Amino acid sequence: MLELKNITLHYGQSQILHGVNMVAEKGKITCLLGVNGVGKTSLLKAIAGVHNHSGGQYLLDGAEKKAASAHHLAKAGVGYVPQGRDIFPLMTVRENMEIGFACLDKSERTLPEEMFELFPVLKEMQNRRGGDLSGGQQQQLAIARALITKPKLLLLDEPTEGIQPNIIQQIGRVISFLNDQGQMAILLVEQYFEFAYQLADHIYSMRRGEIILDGKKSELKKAAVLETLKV
Ligand SMILES: Nc1ncnc2c1ncn2[C@@H]1O[C@H](COP(=O)(O)OP(=O)(O)OP(=O)(O)O)[C@@H](O)[C@H]1O
Repeated sequence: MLELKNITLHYGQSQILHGVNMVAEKGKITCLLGVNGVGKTSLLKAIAGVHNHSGGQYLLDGAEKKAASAHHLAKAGVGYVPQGRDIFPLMTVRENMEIGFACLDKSERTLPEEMFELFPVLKEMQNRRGGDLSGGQQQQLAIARALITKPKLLLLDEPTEGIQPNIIQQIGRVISFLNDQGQMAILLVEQYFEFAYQLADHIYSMRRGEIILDGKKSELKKAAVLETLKV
């Protein structure tokens, strides 16, 4: 589904990613771990087309994506749940979800009932403003908005950040459920180690813009993964 070969990324003169290789497969949860500031969000931004990579190859379903816009990539099947959620505070919950319609044909532009089954709170609050929701509710809204685009690849940037434990559990169950459907590749960036470790099929760990560990969870020792996360 997703294949990155030797990806580099710059902000102006400053190089942030130094040759990242990564694969995320359909029906699998791939986790990218790393302490603050190593480049995890920058990598997701490159995959989502928010800030394009400067070198290397980015392949989606075998097709190279070079300098592609966020809109093109969303239409091509990349669903992005950004860090901080980026909910529009003055728009209603329903309107926030409907933003995802921009990627769909006119005939497909209805809110699927399953979305409200996954996130019942969004049904109750669909006419409230996005800014009135708690952090956890906003996170659920951000995931729902990405799912409405019917992604083949779902990018989640620290979905547990600043969220209370019961909602974290709920989000974990939704991620597992989506994965069990086998229809998408999920790439999860997390700093909450136990949450990510529990969900992961494949783990990457990053330091200073480079992948320093890569393997199937079943073949990696937990202590070895934790070792890569020491500051
Ligand atoms: N727009 C930008 N312009 C310049 N530098 C940036 C920009 N965005 C991020 N950086 C820098 O790039 C580096 C990687 O940041 P990034 O947000 O990708 O890391 P991260 O691993 O996601 O960190 P965190 O876990 O804190 O979100 C940091 O040194 C950061 O200061």
